[in-house]
Amino acid sequence: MTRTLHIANLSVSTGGREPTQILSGLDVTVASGRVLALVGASGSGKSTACAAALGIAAGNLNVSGQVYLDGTPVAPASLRGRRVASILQNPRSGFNPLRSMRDHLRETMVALEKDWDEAAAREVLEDVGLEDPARILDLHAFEMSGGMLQRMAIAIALLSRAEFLFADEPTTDLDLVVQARILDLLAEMRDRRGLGLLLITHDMGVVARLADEVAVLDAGRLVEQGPVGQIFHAPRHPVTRMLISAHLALYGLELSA
Ligand SMILES: Nc1ncnc2c1ncn2[C@@H]1O[C@H](COP(=O)(O)OP(=O)(O)OP(=O)(O)O)[C@@H](O)[C@H]1O
Repeated sequence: MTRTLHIANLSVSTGGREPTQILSGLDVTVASGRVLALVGASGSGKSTACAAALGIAAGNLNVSGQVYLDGTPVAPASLRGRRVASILQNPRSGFNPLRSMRDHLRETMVALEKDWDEAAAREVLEDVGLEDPARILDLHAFEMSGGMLQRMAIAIALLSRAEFLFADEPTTDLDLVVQARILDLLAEMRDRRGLGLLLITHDMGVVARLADEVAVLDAGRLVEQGPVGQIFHAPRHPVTRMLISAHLALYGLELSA
C-alpha cells in the first residue's frame, strides 16, 4: 500500500509590523517508495518549508497549513522521529550536547523497542563512512566536525526505520566519495524499504541521480512540479530553466530552446 504524507497549503510569514511572506500555500505530497526533490534558488524557502512541515520553524515565524498522513490530519510534532526522520541543514542542532553518540543511537533503538545492539550500531556508522565506530560511539557532538555529525544524523535516520525522511541538503558538506555512498544508501532505502523521501537540495546532479518527482520553489511559491524526466527535458518555468541550465553548464552543455 502506498503511504502518503501530504503537506497542504503551507504558508509561513514573519510576524511584526511589516510581515514578510516566506512561503505561500505550498502543496506537495511525499509518497512511500518515492523521492520528491524540493529545489529552488537560495532563499526561495526550501528549508523553511521543511522545518514548518516538521513543526520546528523558528519561533518568530507564523505558520499555517495542515499535514495529512494517508489522508488523516496529523500534528507535525507527532510525526517527528518515529514516522518522519529528519536530516537538517545544521546537524549540530539535532544532538543533545550532554549525550554521547552511543546514547543517541540507543534512544533510537529504544524507540523501536529493541535492545542495544552494538554490532548493528557500528555497522550503520560504517555504512555512512564514519571510520573507527568504536571510538565514535563514545564521542559527544562538540567533539565532532559538522560533516561527522551530518553522517551521524543519516546513521540515526537509517537505524530509525522511519517511513518518511525529510533531508535538507544532506550531502552538501560531504566529500564526493561519501556523498555518492549516502545517495546510494538513500536510493536503497527507497527501493528496499519503501522509504518516502523529501529531499531538499540546490544540486541538480543529486536531483538527477535520486529524485522521482521535482517541485520547484521561487520566492516561496511552487512554480513547477513534475516527474524528473520532464523537469530535465522540458522545463517550463524560467526558474526551472535557470536551475537546469546552470547544471548543464557544469558539463559544458546547454539547454535546448
Ligand atoms: N526565522 C526567520 N526570520 C525571518 N526570516 C527568515 C527566517 N527564516 C528564514 N527567513 C527568510 O526566509 C527566506 C527563505 O529562507 P530559507 O532558508 O527557507 O531558504 P532556502 O531556499 O532553504 O535557502 P538556502 O538554499 O540558502 O538554504 C529567506 O529570505 C530567509 O532570510
